Amino acid sequence: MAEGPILLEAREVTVRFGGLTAVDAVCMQLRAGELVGIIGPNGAGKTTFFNAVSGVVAPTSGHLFAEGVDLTGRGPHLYAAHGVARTFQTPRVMVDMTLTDNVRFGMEFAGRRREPIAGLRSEHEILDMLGLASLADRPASDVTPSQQRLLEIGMALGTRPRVLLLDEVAAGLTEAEVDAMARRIRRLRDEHGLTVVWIEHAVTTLLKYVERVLVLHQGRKIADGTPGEVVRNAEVVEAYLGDEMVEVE
Ligand SMILES: Nc1ncnc2c1ncn2[C@@H]1O[C@H](COP(=O)(O)OP(=O)(O)OP(=O)(O)O)[C@@H](O)[C@H]1O
Repeated sequence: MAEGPILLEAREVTVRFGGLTAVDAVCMQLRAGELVGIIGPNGAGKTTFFNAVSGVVAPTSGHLFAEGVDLTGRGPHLYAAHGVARTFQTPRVMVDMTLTDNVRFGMEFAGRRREPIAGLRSEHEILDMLGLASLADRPASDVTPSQQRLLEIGMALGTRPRVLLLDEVAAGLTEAEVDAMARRIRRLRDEHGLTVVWIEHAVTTLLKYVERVLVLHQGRKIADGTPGEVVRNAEVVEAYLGDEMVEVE
């Protein structure tokens, strides 16, 4: 278990939409340097949980802290200012702007007062790390959907985060692209010091690359442990993985 300071904390966070409890009293402590996966069936509440911990939706009850500051009920700008950045399931890049300008937009969003990330200081360094440097001056509408996904990570990196929340960034990619994405995510943690939380349906790949996994089911956190622990957890197998996944380890 990582021993760095707690960068992001959810205490008993609940999000209700009318009569539906999408996230049900979920707790998470995220420490500097962790690479954590979140898995669970469709509708389990994964994206809604991300929305809560990045200020996109306010929790109905519970508390949220980033860098130790209580941000419960505050908006995405404040989360970004406290080092939390996220991507969306459907990339939200600005198609008329160049790749460089998209990354610069991320920089302006969080304000430039944040400490730069080693090796990811400029738009160029960020695009280079993502393999997009040769496309820097092209409008985002010119690049492939998988490159747009990478660009959205670039926009998030532009905010100079300490915590990067990735929502299904491997969706729709080929198997080779999924592996390349996973290796890149690992490098963001290993070489650039980011703390990463990654939601993904490509569970086999995810479990190979993360050290800790949270499992959500019907809004509740039903497991939180190493990939080895989680694939052996009877409730997780029953709710989500099925017997065949136990071999994943
Ligand atoms: N804005 C909203 N208004 C009403 N219900 C919503 C809203 N957003 C999500 N929900 C519902 O909340 C539940 C959790 O959805 P959420 O998208 O968080 O799940 P998920 O685990 O991310 O699913 P998936 O893997 O399919 O992306 C679902 O029942 C969904 O229909």
